[in-house]
Amino acid sequence: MWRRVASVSHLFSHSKSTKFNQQGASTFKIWETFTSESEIPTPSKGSLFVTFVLGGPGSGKGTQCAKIVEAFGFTHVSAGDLLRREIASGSAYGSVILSTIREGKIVPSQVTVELIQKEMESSDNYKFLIDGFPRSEENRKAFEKTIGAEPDVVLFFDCPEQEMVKRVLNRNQGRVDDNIDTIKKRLEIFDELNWPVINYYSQRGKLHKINAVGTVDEIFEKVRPIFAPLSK
Ligand SMILES: Nc1ncnc2c1ncn2[C@@H]1O[C@H](COP(=O)(O)OP(=O)(O)O)[C@@H](O)[C@H]1O
Ligand SMILES: Nc1ccn([C@@H]2O[C@H](COP(=O)(O)OP(=O)(O)O)[C@@H](O)[C@H]2O)c(=O)n1
Ligand SMILES: [Mg+2]
Repeated sequence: MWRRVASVSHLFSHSKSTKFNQQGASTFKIWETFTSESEIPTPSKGSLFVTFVLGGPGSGKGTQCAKIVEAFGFTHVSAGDLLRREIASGSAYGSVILSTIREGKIVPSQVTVELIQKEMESSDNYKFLIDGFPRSEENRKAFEKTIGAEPDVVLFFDCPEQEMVKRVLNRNQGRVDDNIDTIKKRLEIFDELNWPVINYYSQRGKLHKINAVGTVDEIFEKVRPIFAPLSK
């Protein structure tokens, strides 16, 4: 059973990240050969399991996260939702976050990582889906530094731009960034800042690239085997 502790960094230092720090080379080797379901190591119950969920705007990250939560009992931590909640709460950072989101830019990592950290600390779960994060190398390094951990799995929902634009314009959630001007900017930022992160995890053998075109259920059937060892 996962124990709630005072700080996430403390929590990470007693979990899987310790394994990474002490046995980095051999642990990475496991993930480099991570090509089929049978080669996925079964995480021990109670040890922290972090999944980063990447993909452009409208690629279906949030939709697939809901399915993963239902099937595998993860806690869903959406960076965008946390930032929107911060705006709604009237926090001191609210107006800066709002203008950053409206411009399709990336909020400074310190703000986002702090919100993610608080969310993780307030959960008793040990399996986390961090959705829409890291969106830049700055995000990635800030998480590593503050939380002191690496993700166990990185999902990347690969979707053509035209399809992403269509989905975002039909999303209908009243978001300030779901308009054609902001989407264009978000796609530019995605190309510039997110690809280095995707390449980083690809080189480390952690990336699971999933073709995000198809029905929600078809896509989930490609996601399911990745987490199958967790349900054992
Ligand atoms: N496979 C799919 N096919 C068509 N529409 C989808 C699919 N997956 C999600 N959507 C819809 O596209 C929009 C964006 O999905 P969402 O999960 O919010 O993406 P993201 O979190 O990556 O921006 C939503 O309106 C959602 O209902
Ligand atoms: N790591 C993150 C995630 C989101 N954001 C901001 O929040 C916006 C919405 O993020 P989101 O993840 O909810 O967007 P979708 O990809 O789900 O459409 C982004 O365009 C950024 O402006 C950020 O600055 N840093
Ligand atoms: Mg989303």
